[in-house]
Amino acid sequence: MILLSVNHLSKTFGGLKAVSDVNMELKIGELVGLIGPNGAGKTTLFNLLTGVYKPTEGDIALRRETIVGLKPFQINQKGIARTFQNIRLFSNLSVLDNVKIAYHQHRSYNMLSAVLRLPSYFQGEAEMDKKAEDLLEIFKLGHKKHELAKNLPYGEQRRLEIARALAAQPQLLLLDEPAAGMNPQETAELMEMIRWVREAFDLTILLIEHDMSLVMGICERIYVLDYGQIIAEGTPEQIKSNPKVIEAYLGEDVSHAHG
Ligand SMILES: Nc1ncnc2c1ncn2[C@@H]1O[C@H](COP(=O)(O)OP(=O)(O)OP(=O)(O)O)[C@@H](O)[C@H]1O
Repeated sequence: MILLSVNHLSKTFGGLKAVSDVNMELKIGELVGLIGPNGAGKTTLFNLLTGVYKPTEGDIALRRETIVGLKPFQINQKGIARTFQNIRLFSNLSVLDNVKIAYHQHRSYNMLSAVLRLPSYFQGEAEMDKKAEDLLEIFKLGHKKHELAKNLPYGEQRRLEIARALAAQPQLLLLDEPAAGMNPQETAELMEMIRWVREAFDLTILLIEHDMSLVMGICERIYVLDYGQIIAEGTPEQIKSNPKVIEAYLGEDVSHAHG
């Protein structure tokens, strides 16, 4: 079953085709990597998938329904959540509140019960507290729930961003360089968490990552972008030995990245 299909998608900035005639399909439950040299168009593609940018041409369909033209919050409600290359947390809120806010944004409110403070309101709040705390436990942040987000070390902020994205209860999770700035130990732990949450939350995941050992280690399939175009698609083994990929990464060691 196809969850997401991207058809002939392009985005032009002035004279620059940042994303050029991209076709992509994600099946339900897949864990797919999106790689490519700096400036290849990876983040632009994420921005198109999440409604930050409107495509110049082409279509994006989630469960066969187009999402082009929807606002980012509408796309989030339809089931696509993301993290950002530059962490975007509410830095002056607690770790717990960062996740709770995401639940609130997603929840359909019964305003009357909120205003009148009916028992159902408190029950809903308590459920949300519990869900948020459970998510923090999964990401090994439970003991830090009362700390301000800005005081967490970098690796933990990245994990908190993923926890927050999951609070929107997405079907498709887009991770933009989740291991950036992490040491090898943190990266290895993160890989485990990504694998685990995919199973536990029935997720489909598309991740951008420069850390080849992470990409090759956990992705079942990989798309390679170069100058806005998909130049290769396949399993990690196929990608490692693809001459076009090796050429695009000239000087970087794709072929020896251990998987
Ligand atoms: N808002 C914008 N206006 C103009 N040009 C842009 C804009 N956003 C991206 N670009 C250009 O589009 C191209 C693709 O950029 P993008 O950030 O998508 O690449 P990337 O693959 O994510 O790179 P990196 O790995 O360095 O993050 C680059 O040449 C970039 O300068």
